[in-house]
Amino acid sequence: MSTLDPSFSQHLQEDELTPDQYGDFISSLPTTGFLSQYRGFWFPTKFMQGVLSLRKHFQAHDTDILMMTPPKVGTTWLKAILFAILNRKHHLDLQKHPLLTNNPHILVPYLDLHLYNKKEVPDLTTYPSPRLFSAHLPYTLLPTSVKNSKCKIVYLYRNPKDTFVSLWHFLEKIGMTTDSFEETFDKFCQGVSNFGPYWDHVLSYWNESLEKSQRILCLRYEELKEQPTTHLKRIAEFLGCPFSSEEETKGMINDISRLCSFDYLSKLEVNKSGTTHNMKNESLFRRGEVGDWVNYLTPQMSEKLDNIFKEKFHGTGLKF
Ligand SMILES: Nc1ncnc2c1ncn2[C@@H]1O[C@H](COP(=O)(O)OS(=O)(=O)O)[C@@H](OP(=O)(O)O)[C@H]1O
Repeated sequence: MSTLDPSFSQHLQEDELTPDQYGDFISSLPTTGFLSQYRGFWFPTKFMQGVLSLRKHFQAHDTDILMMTPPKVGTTWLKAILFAILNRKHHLDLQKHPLLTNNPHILVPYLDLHLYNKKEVPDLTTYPSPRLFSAHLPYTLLPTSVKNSKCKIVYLYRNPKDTFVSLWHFLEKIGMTTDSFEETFDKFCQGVSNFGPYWDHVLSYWNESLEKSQRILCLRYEELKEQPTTHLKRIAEFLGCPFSSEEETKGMINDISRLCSFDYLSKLEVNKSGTTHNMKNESLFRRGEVGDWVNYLTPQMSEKLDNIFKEKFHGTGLKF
């Protein structure tokens, strides 16, 4: 039974919704395929409840570290890196490291896709400080408590062509699209993709980071891939736990880089045969390379994306 009068829903602020009204509110949103449009972005409908609850209830701590990404830009990789950097003093023996037996998405949970999607108000008191969480929400839609706190945000983005190709394979694999490759591409170009428009997602963090460089660190998949150790050092400094010269001498940065690499993580049994929240872990590891898009996009498709992103990022300083 509907608990929300449709004429009322247009005026209702989401913050005022009670949990039994979420379903009706979500049904009132514009949809296409598996996605619903909310405040200018396209969210997988099955995660909308998590998005609304997170925005309404999450209280950031100044010591929190939030890892934010659009999907398919290397989230799994960065989760492994941040976890390994922050917890390195507890896991000096790499042969017993939690990453060997846990997928990174278990060690660094999603606020929107998992914690707040499962429960209106999850119990976060068991997470030790500094709490490390992740989410796919764009900056503009983060809860006010995050924007007003001193918590640190690490953001990762990736060449849109590789991001799109990775997204396509992932959606196909997990059965979250009925569209063809070409249809999915056209929608991506129109801004209709998971947590898209992709350019608005990237710009939401990029623009904010220009003013708040002490609070928001933006990283690019390609630069992380090219010089992992340089960027691991940069991340540790940003998080306020720089590697000591002793740690450097002992080779700890290289060790973490190797531990989190595609080759290493993708060959672990937990990532070959395990599942996380009903999803096969192997679906998170495909090629892990820069430039794989050349094998999938036609020259016309490539040119179309070049033109879109040239226009969207013009004058922003963002490069791919
Ligand atoms: N360790 C490591 N190093 C480099 N690249 C890696 C790593 N782990 C995963 N990947 C590649 O990242 C792509 C998956 O993106 P996400 O992890 O963001 O996916 S998700 O949003 O969490 O579903 C996907 O990219 P593609 O291979 O291009 O599809 C993964 O293969």
